[in-house]
Amino acid sequence: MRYETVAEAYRDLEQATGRLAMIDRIAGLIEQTPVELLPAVVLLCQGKIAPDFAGVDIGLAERLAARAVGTAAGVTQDRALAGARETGDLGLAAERLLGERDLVDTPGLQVSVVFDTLHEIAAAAGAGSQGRKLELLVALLGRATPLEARYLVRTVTGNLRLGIGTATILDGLAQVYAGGRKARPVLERAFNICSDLGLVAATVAEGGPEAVQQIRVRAGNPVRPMLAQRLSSPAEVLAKLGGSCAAEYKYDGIRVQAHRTADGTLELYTRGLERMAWQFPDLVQMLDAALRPAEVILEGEVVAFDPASGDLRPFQEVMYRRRTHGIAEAAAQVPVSLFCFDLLYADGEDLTHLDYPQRRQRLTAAVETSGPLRLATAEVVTDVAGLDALFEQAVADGCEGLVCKSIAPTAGYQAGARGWTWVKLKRDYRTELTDTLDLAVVGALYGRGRRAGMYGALLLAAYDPDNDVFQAVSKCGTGFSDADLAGLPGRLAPLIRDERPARVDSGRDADVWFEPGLVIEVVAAELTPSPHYTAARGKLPDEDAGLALRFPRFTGRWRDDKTPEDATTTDELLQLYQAARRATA
Ligand SMILES: Nc1ncnc2c1ncn2[C@@H]1O[C@H](COP(=O)(O)OP(=O)(O)OP(=O)(O)O)[C@@H](O)[C@H]1O
Repeated sequence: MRYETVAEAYRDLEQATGRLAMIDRIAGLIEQTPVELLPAVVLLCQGKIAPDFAGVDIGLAERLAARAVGTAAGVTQDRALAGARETGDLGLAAERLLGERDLVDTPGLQVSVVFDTLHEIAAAAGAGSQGRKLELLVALLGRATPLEARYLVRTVTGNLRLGIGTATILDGLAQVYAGGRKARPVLERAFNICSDLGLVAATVAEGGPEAVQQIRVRAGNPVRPMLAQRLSSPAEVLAKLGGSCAAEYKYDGIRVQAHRTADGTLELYTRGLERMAWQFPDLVQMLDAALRPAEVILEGEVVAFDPASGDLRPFQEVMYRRRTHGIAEAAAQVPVSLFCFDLLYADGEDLTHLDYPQRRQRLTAAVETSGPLRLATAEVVTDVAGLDALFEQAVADGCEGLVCKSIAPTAGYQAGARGWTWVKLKRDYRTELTDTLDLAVVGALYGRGRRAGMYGALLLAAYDPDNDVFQAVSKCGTGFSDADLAGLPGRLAPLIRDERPARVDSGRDADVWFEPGLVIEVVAAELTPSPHYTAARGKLPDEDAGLALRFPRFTGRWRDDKTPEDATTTDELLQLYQAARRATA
């Protein structure tokens, strides 16, 4: 298969204006792709060559890529960089410069060659690796057509930005190989269990939806985390969970999924399924000694703590462990504790279908707790007074609140789902929305006065997973420090688009549009219907109104641990709005 075919699809996808058009175009590409290349092609469409959890990073610096473009086009690196400045994109510059060559010399590339070479580029390490990467890229560009060069350069520099989410690709796969888009849930479940789009693609192409249903949890493939809904009062929580539940402390740290595979390797994954064992060698050692099953998948929350008093420390401190480069010093400065709360797999057995009491029992048996390695505090509660008391205790002990978990026999571990099996109880937002929202930045408005010349406010959106779109809910210009504001253009530059991206649904205009990529945490006074916003539009009594935030404020927390698809959903906003209305009625 020619890479040009993929590049043409990219070009069309970039120009597509609606989601259905994107699905159709992706489906067209899938149809043109031989089955053995399908895993490569779906990954390439997301600008990747391996699933996130594999920790493979092409990540070539722009300068090195510019040198490769220059060499391949027979011009200087400066000329290539100047082209990038002119067009705002090294990919376009490469397309132009290479387009000036004699086309007879450019036979074009094969997908398999591109994929393998990109892997070689990613793998080159150690002394002389920069030269090797350069050489490999020059060789690819030397044979690439101009259109291929555009996307090759964007891929190696991490700037592909086609704006297609996993859901859209799954829709395309379902359309071609599973009898229609109605089959997406089957594919989605498999993806949630293995987090490997390439594997799902290969399986459905070879064996249809039946084969996809056979995909199982296994150590080494991170499971997409189960998430919690939220409610505002203990009474509502108990009513929702059938009168009783297991209430666990909600620790304010970093979620971690630990995997020990048959070869004895222990890896830790973030909520976004990135590897983080290298940042927490102390934790790896602690777990390795304490886990009884040889092969295991366990979840917990890593929290910083003060060894002298045993007190839990705020979220910012454990984040320090992720940001800093002096790993050993940081480990000494900020010791961490792990509170284990779930066990998904042990020695060949998939435990996700077990109910909470059984999983908790297996968890207790699987971990030898001692010192900083503990089980999450959990208590079965059957009345409001009990839940209230535990909530107060949790807050007094330095936690955010509680995660209340269903103990029904049917309530297994729902990978990747935000269902009503787990319900979080933070603070009371009966009168005010004191719980935070995580929203995707989709646009910006230029500042005035003191903020002239920089972004003055951001346009924020919630995610609608059913339609894979981002619906605008607020403009937010409050809560940003001067340093935050100064840093915004840098953070957002790679996401800028000339027009409103196809997955962004907004009634409001913006001065600058962004592909959803940055997620920030905000608080607001309340949600109100508004004709100017599109979040949950069509689901409110006034059909033309969407939900809008009143008095939104940035909390200072960049949710770099969340992808835009992890942002607060429009259904969650709707529930918050309805809960607030019930409370004031
Ligand atoms: N005992 C616990 N059980 C489950 N999750 C817990 C527990 N303690 C802390 N957590 C954390 O709380 C989160 C559950 O809330 P939710 O599913 O809404 O995730 P979230 O979107 O990251 O929310 P938040 O920003 O409120 O942490 C988990 O992702 C996990 O990081």
